Amino acid sequence: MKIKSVRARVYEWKGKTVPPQGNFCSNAMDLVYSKTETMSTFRFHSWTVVEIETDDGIVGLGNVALAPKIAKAIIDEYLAPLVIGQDPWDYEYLWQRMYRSTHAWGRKGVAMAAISAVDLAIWDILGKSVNKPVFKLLGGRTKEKIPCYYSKLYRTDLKEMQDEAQKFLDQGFKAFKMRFGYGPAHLQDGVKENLKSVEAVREVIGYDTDLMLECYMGWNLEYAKRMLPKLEKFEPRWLEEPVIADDIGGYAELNNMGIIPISGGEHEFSLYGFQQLLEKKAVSVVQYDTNRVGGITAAHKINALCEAYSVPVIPHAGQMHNYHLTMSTLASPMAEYFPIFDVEVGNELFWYIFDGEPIAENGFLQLRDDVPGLGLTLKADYLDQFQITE
Ligand SMILES: O=C(O)C(=O)C[C@@H](O)CO
Ligand SMILES: [Mg+2]
Repeated sequence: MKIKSVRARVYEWKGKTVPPQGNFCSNAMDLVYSKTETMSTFRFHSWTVVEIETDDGIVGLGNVALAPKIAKAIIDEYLAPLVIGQDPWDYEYLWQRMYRSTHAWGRKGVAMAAISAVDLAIWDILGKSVNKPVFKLLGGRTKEKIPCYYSKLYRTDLKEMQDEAQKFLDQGFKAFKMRFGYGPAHLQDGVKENLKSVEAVREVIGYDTDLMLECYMGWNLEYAKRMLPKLEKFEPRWLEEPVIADDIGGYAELNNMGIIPISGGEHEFSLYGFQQLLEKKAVSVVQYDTNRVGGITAAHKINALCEAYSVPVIPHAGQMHNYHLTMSTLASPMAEYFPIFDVEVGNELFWYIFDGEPIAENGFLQLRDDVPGLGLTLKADYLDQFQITE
């Protein structure tokens, strides 16, 4: 079997979007003076879909949501020529070709996300070629079904947050991730608002459920050190991305305070990136995203590393490309789950592009043994609301 073609298309959403309310999520831009909404650069309203076809007609699907137009250019210009004509079963060789040939500029960020999209499509082909789901090629079924956590609860009016939490508690979710709205730039008022929002959500979900707290790189080390003791009483399962991804020392200092487990990784890349995080004990939960970190080839290696360090892997964002990694290792106890909503930040946009994503039932997800590859097809229902660029 040989790879015959690589097609990367950018899906730009032109449909209705729900503008997020102010301060809906702290983020790295909060510390930079700006007259525009600080989260405006963190939108996922475009997505690049990669289709790789083999000479015997198998088509593998990959995807990338980080800087999708740039990712497409990297795939078209640099990565496609490296894999066309090659055997997809030589996936480690192909991964190394892509990684080493772009190493001068591509070891982290959008280039690694582009490599991930190609790698996902290759693994989809592998599963389809042997009529097995991808998780069966990685270690098989380690769970009867996958526990997942409800992930939204952007900072809005507290009553709205409580109603949202109640709605999904009633649907059987036993774990929730909420977003802080404030950070160092919002001074003491922001501290109070942050604490009020956690108290409000705990009031609804109680303490028999897991609560995770998301900062999305919006704090700094000094602020986080002040916040951790104030948050401890709410018994969070983890505090996510309190500082920017490059501040590995800050992560390690916060994690080693031992007050609240620190999580991160959705903005880290490659096996080596996670080797650093683990060696420095910088995180207590690893959260790579398989469509960023280097695809399934890289994520499978990181799973083994996390198993060796006894650090759980709970991949960022849910989505099928992550569920196969969670299903296939005991090192990954649960998955993130973005519910279907009107398009807002765009975390939910994949629901409008792909069919096959599992719907959470009572806080669990299921993958089928009889669906080969990643289990996704392209959705036709919303094509009129996307501008698609070849
Ligand atoms: O789901 C996450 O972990 C994210 O970081 C998503 C982002 O939109 C901030 O919530
Ligand atoms: Mg996050």
